[in-house]
Amino acid sequence: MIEYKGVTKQYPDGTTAVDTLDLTVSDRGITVFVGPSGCGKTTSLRMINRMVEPTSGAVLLDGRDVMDGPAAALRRGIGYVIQQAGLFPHRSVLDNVATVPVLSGQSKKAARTRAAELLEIVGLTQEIGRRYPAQLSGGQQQRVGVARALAADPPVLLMDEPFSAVDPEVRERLQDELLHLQLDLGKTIVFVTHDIDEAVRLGDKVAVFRQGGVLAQYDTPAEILSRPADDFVAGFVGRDRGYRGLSFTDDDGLDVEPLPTVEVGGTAPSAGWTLVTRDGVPAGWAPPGSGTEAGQLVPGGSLHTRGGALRSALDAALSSPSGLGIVVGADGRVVGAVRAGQVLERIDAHRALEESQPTPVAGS
Ligand SMILES: Nc1ncnc2c1ncn2[C@@H]1O[C@H](COP(=O)(O)OP(=O)(O)OP(=O)(O)O)[C@@H](O)[C@H]1O
Repeated sequence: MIEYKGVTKQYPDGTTAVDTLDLTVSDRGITVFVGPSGCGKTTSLRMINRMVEPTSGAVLLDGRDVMDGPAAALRRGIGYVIQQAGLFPHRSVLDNVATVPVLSGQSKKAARTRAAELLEIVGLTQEIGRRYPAQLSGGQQQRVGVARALAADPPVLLMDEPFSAVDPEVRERLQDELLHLQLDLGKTIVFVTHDIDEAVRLGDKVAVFRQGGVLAQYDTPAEILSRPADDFVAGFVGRDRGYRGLSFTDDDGLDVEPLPTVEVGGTAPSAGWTLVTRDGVPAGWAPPGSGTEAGQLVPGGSLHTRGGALRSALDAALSSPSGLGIVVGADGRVVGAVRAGQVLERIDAHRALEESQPTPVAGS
């Protein structure tokens, strides 16, 4: 069992990322942290495996403060899956999955045998095991990320927006697979997303966060949908619920604003977030005041391909750490940015148009 007891995290610049969080994650279920970008989901998640340390309060794992004892021992029991899968580019897929067990003392042969089984469990063939990560699709890379996190058979699995960089269809398939896998595995999973549909689909319990790192509601999906605790939750949940049709509405007429970018290693302008590119393709965001080398970048949320669905434009804006959703062309290069407000305006306009058209009468 994971318990947050009055947990606050303040970063050195004074940002309160998480504010007095009290929450209990039950064993062997999927608990989803959901909310708009910057509301403290990732910080809350990372306090479980001590990648971030609380300023005050405590996170308990099976009754024990995670800050007691060595971090390495704690992390052996906690798998971690992130958005871009974070695979080692120069190792084969099979060796990516076998890495942690080998590091923790298993023989290479045993680790590889288990890795091959795990690849099969997440739906990948042996042939794929011999490839390198760059030779895989986004969805396949995410499956490898899941297999790797499971390799050490940890009781706890932390998943930070693991499926948000893949297109909606693949995302749904990965969600199904995770639910299916969980039936057998029964892990304690904490899953971060900004997508309420994903939260409701996957979560046994859902924690909705608001700006300032405040927990707005913690409940079952059904309760959250039918009895939102306040206007914020109602807006967050209701808006998305009404917008499911967006997956089929294209972004025609959406204003794309120019977005200045710099290439990796270039000089960032002094203020604000900077989008860093490699040959024009997004590589990540440089936070305000940070450098633009690859290791300094924050992964950039999902991308919206110009001409794609409004839903993906909204996703891009909500998942971006800068609040600017990245729009790319068919060649993957940056063409500009969209803000959530602009997408919502288009959605409202679209809805108004639909409502002004007569609805067919049943039986006519
Ligand atoms: N290392 C850091 N230093 C200073 N501020 C930070 C740092 N990491 C995160 N923050 C800030 O803390 C707040 C919470 O960030 P966090 O990443 O936990 O939110 P989030 O809800 O996971 O957002 P996202 O969906 O964009 O990942 C934000 O205002 C963010 O800018």
